[in-house]
Amino acid sequence: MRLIESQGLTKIYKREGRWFSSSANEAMPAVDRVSLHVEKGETLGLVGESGSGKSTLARLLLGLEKATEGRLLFRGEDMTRWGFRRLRNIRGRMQMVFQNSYSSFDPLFTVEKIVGEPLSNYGNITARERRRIVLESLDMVGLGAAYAGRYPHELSGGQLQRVNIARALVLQPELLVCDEPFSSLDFKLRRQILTLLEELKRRLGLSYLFITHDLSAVSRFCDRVAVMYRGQIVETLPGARIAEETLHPYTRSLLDAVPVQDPRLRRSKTGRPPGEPALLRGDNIIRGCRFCSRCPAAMPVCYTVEPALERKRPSHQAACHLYAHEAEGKPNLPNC
Ligand SMILES: Nc1ncnc2c1ncn2[C@@H]1O[C@H](COP(=O)(O)OP(=O)(O)OP(=O)(O)O)[C@@H](O)[C@H]1O
Repeated sequence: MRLIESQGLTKIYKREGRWFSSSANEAMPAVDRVSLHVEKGETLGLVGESGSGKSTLARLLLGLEKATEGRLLFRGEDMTRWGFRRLRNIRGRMQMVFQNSYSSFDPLFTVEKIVGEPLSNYGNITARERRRIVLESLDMVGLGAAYAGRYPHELSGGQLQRVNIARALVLQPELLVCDEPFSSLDFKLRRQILTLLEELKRRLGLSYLFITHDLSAVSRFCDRVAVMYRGQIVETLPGARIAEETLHPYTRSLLDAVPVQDPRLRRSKTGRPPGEPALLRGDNIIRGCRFCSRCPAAMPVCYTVEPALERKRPSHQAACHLYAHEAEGKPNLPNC
């Protein structure tokens, strides 16, 4: 069952009167016609370079930002038609685990107050009940009751991230959106947090939208992965097979650029895909593929026709002209 689904979701941020702009109002789609879903119990990875629109898409899915266009469905129902109260209830079912734990906490709040904060926003419960839920939540992330009275500066990076997860759990969510959940953690702590998230998924039947730059975590942890480039989803495929089966040249370049523990993933000298993203400006959005200016396999058609995200293999979609005429996803190289 589809827990949450976006259909043609678009977010345009207006930029007012930049001196080098050809028009006073420059519009740039941070998220551009994205149709994506998360199944109940699924972990969907979302990867892409910095600025590709991952966090904006997550905020749109959680209702933290308003979409410029498109529809959002929860369990198949169109949320755009819902009233305030119903939307508010559903938002409690979808929680975010933020990237930088320390700066996302008020340094003057105890762990108990931090973890219990969402309960104050969403319902009327007694102090006793609130404490019970907070301690249960702390226990689920491996922190005992002794941590409840501590302050953020008394905790390590790994403990702060556990507090972050405990806070996201108090409203008994169905979907957790983890935005770079271990960007500030070392390798050992990453493994611990990943193991904790896996355990919680099993125990609580959670679904995850897992935003990360860590492609080795994607292959281990994600059932499916969606690759984002310049506001669009360019490929979706099973997470465990990303290294072997990716079709899109952009995903391949991300894999080549990754600094890895996983020996299947190749290391590049630059640490990022080659080239620069093509400029997107207001009405001058390039007509063809967004990746064509950086793509080593670009063909003439790539500069003029935007490739649609299409099924290339079972459970595998890609938006790339290379595979336009090949049912089994073999590249259509002769025209390159
Ligand atoms: N509030 C905002 N106002 C204007 N532009 C914004 C805003 N938020 C994001 N953007 C722009 O939208 C684009 C996508 O940003 P976003 O943060 O979603 O990317 P990202 O893939 O999550 O990046 P990162 O991996 O660095 O977090 C960027 O060009 C960014 O500058």
